[in-house]
Amino acid sequence: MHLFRTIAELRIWRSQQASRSVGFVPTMGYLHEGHLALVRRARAENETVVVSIFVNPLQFGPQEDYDRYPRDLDRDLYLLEREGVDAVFAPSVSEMYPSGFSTAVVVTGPIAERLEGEARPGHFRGVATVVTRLFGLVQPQRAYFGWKDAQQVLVVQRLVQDLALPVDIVPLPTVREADGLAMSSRNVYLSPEERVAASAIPRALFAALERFRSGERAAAAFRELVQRTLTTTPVRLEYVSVSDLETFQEVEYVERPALLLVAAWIGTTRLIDNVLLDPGAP
Ligand SMILES: Nc1ncnc2c1ncn2[C@@H]1O[C@H](COP(=O)(O)OP(=O)(O)OP(=O)(O)O)[C@@H](O)[C@H]1O
Ligand SMILES: CC(C)(CO)[C@@H](O)C(=O)[O-]
Ligand code: BAL
Repeated sequence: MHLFRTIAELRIWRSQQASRSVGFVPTMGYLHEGHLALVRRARAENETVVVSIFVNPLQFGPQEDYDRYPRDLDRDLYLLEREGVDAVFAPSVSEMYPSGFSTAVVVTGPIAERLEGEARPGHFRGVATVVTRLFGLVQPQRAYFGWKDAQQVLVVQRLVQDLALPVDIVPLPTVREADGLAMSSRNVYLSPEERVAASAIPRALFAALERFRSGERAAAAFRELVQRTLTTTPVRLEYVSVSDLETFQEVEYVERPALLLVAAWIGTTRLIDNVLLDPGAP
């Protein structure tokens, strides 16, 4: 497995892969089974697999956790080698954003401006900018993203469509812990008590999904159920939303696929999660 720290090294190696299909998994590292599910799918579908590890300062707000975001490159490399990854790109910040770097990719509309976009100003601009730059460097045929970050999937799909980037975006289901908590690098911030409390988030979402499967279609019923389930716990809800999967507008009745999305705080840790409400599902 190659480890590239510079763009120049990556470019030379990439030019040698010319005729091979390349699958790409962008990450911020501190890998878990959610990331590895993306890597395994990329491995199964492509001749060459590239993973990037880069904690992107552009997508963090000034009060956010950029400095304390967990990092463990040696462990990540060990895990990726075991999955048969061909190359890891792990640049420094100055390599990704050399002095004079002055381009930003901006995605507009509800997909980028509501919920995560509103709670984290500049976040999706940072994501879109780094993803565009990474796609330019890695030139993948396919790129793999997790539905855990559902709004990010929609932003990246729109980015690729609007800029006509020649890459297929492959979204994959959220991988969960045994008690339902969505795997996230940020779960490491939780104390043992907070970790127990955090399982209320998937419990609330899955209770709502159950209600949906029993025939409920009013979005307010799902939002209220989530709120009610969390009031008796240490989890502080930041938002709960039922958003149309296509338009990303808030919906009143779920007549087409919609996402039930939550952002919540446990102590000083902010987590997001979601489930799909799909009227067409069996
Ligand atoms: N539990 C999960 N299941 C499936 N995909 C996931 C999961 N967690 C993260 N991913 C995906 O892995 C990719 C890299 O995400 P990232 O490195 O930010 O991991 P993370 O654990 O979500 O971290 P955090 O949410 O704390 O930023 C993204 O496409 C993300 O959606
Ligand atoms: C896609 C990504 C690697 C861009 O920094 C990041 O937002 C993430 O890890 O989900
Ligand atoms: N998982 C999305 C990256 C972020 O939270 O900044």
